[in-house]
Amino acid sequence: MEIDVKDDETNQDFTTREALFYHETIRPGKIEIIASKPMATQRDLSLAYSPGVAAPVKAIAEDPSLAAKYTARSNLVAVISNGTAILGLGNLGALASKPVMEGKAVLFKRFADVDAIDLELDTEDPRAFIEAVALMGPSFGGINLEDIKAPECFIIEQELRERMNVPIMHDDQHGTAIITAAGLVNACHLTGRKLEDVKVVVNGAGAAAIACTALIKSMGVRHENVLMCDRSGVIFPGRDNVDQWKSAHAVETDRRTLEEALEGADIFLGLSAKDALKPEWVKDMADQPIIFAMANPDPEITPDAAKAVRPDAIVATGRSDYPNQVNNVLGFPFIFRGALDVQATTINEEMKIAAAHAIAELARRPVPEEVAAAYGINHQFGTDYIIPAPFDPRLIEVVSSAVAKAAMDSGVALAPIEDFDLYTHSLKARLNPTTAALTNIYSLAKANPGRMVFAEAEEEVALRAAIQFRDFGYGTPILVGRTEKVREKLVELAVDDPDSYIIENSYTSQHIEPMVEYLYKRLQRRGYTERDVRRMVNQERNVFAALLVALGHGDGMISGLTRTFSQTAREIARVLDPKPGAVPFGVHMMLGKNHTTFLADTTMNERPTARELAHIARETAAVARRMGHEPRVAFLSYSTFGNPSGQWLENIREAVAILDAEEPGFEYEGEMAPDAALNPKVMKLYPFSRLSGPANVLIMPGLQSANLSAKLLRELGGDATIGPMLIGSEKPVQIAPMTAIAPDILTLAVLASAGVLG
Ligand SMILES: NC(=O)C1=CN([C@@H]2O[C@H](COP(=O)(O)OP(=O)(O)OC[C@H]3O[C@@H](n4cnc5c(N)ncnc54)[C@H](OP(=O)(O)O)[C@@H]3O)[C@@H](O)[C@H]2O)C=CC1
Ligand SMILES: CC(=O)C(=O)O
Ligand SMILES: [Mg+2]
Repeated sequence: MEIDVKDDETNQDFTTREALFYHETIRPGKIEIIASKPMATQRDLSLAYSPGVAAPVKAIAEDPSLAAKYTARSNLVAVISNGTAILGLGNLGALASKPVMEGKAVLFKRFADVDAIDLELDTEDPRAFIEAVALMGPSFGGINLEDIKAPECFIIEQELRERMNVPIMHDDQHGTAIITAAGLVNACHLTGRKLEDVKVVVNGAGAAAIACTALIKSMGVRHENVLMCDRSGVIFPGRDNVDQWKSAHAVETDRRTLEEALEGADIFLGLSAKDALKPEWVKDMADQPIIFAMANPDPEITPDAAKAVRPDAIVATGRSDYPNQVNNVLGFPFIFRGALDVQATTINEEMKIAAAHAIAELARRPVPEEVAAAYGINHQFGTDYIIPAPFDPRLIEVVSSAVAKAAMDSGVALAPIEDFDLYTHSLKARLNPTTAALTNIYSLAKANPGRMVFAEAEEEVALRAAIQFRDFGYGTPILVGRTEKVREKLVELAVDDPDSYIIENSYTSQHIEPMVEYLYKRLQRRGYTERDVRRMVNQERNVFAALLVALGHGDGMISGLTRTFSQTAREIARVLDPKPGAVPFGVHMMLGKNHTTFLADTTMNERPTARELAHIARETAAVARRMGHEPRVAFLSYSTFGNPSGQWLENIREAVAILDAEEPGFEYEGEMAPDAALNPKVMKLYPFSRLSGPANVLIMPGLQSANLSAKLLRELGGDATIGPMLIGSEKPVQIAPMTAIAPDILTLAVLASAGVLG
């Protein structure tokens, strides 16, 4: 379907068009399945499939518990919906719920390394639903039910819990309840309230509302202090249209409407629909009212509207673009992680309450500096930070281990953990901090939008990246190319308003004369006449683009698609210098499943001297730190600590000695071969080594080995690669590989614009 840009509703952070584009690009949707074992040779095939596969088949037939050992089941959760209550959008059917369920699957993976697959069942009949899920029991280690409306969700969950022997959780009920309870505990703590005393109004009487109410009551809130409303108003005994689940929360009262219910209330819990809470009703709530407007995607009231009438309110929503995101994403990944890790047979009340307390307690702890810097979490406990942010890397450790422990203590863990410290550590290691750091860098770029010169805007790949750079709010692209050609391409790519883009043509630009003057001054004693310089300005796009930056018409530039790296670098160097005292060099960042490794210098210095090696190590360590990694630097060689000896080791040793004299504030070691730097078993052979773990910054002895390694790893190793990233030029300049695609160029442009590359 073509996107109707006229109907391009703007949310706070993005437009409908951007959201659709996000789902459409790279490959449709948000998930793919990747094999976890080699599958290259005939032998691999024989082992993975017939005949080798018969061995685990027979083993599991004999002992079903072995499925956890020989299949992916024990880390596999199904996210199952029938689309009858998709967020707060209502019953839009099974198929339409797929983007949400794919999204939940991705969050499982991203936040807790749980493999998840979405299943959309085309039925509103609870019986059919139950049968379908129960029959799939052998497939999954856990079942996350999602976006199924009340009251069917209660029947479905209860029966499946009785029939199946794996953790089952209807996330909208219990995930939401756990996070809401955690947020409420903290909001009450901040306002000096006790759960036993608070007066609560719950708006909504569906899956989420009923479970939240039940949980907070089990934690101390008094039944008679909670008024629940649905579309017909307050639920009281004997009211029409009240089923058994709603009636459990009916209270004798003469209040009939939400407005009446809110008079003097301490807390509003909205689990209903957009705009259900009118600002004028908030006025009559108690002092320092607590307002959780959790309907998605649009809350019952926006924080701005609530604060306008009640500046003393603590406000939370389900969204990530306001402070205090009370959303079940803080719960389900970590709850299932803990449950799966001990092979829990269920998710019981003890596990839920443990999760709620762990989340609440985490928000009250100070955010460590490195977490704040790398993840952009700059709040400390207070009215705008009552609940941790989903990106907080401590969540997996704290919540999953609390859930695992509660499962063990309550006797539902089939595989109790013996060494809990080791377990907590292994939880942390499941997350790769780069993903979070990149997310933070992207928001940093958005907060300080720059002007990025795209030197090769006639190239479709560069132009697509430039369009996204602007559409996603990272800044203003300045497009270098022939005006008509670039304009035509913009039209072809269906941008909203091609004339709103800045196009700089090197033949007609108004900046040509000052450019010629500037460059002639630089080059007149290097064998160039003014005519040579003018020709260069007109004809060499990299020179022209770099001049735009040098003269202040852009903040940085990106190029590299049409010339080799070295030629592009040479052209730019005619205009821009390195930073004072810096040696420009290149870094490749290799992103593996659970590791990130920085390789340098992969682009510039053929035979770095000892001083240059030390400089490259220092600067690459700084880049690693800005990306959220504590650097462990290895100076690589064919030799490990003098074995074998050779004539090329001296400058590496001298580089290490230079750092020794400086005490640079990070771990470094060398000379060493890659296995001694990366393989813990080999590292044990060198107990005197100063590296406390496998190296994550590899300083290569020369350009040959560096560039070869980076390219070999990219082509054969399977790691995603970012780079080369150019470090050390006076202005942010990035040179993409000639084979780059639009997302690669966009990433480099954003990294340059955010100023994190140094
Ligand atoms: N922040 C978070 O983490 C989460 C938020 N939610 C949000 O909670 C909401 C409900 O979801 P869920 O419980 O799964 O859905 P359900 O369909 O089970 O329940 C919806 C409930 O909302 C009530 N409702 C709808 N509109 C209004 C209104 N204007 N005034 C009062 N009540 C209203 C319905 O009333 P009636 O019974 O009369 O039809 C029903 O009781 C959604 O907006 C969802 O996005 C849900 C889960 C997690
Ligand atoms: C967050 C969520 O699960 C919902 O709004 O339905
Ligand atoms: Mg949901």
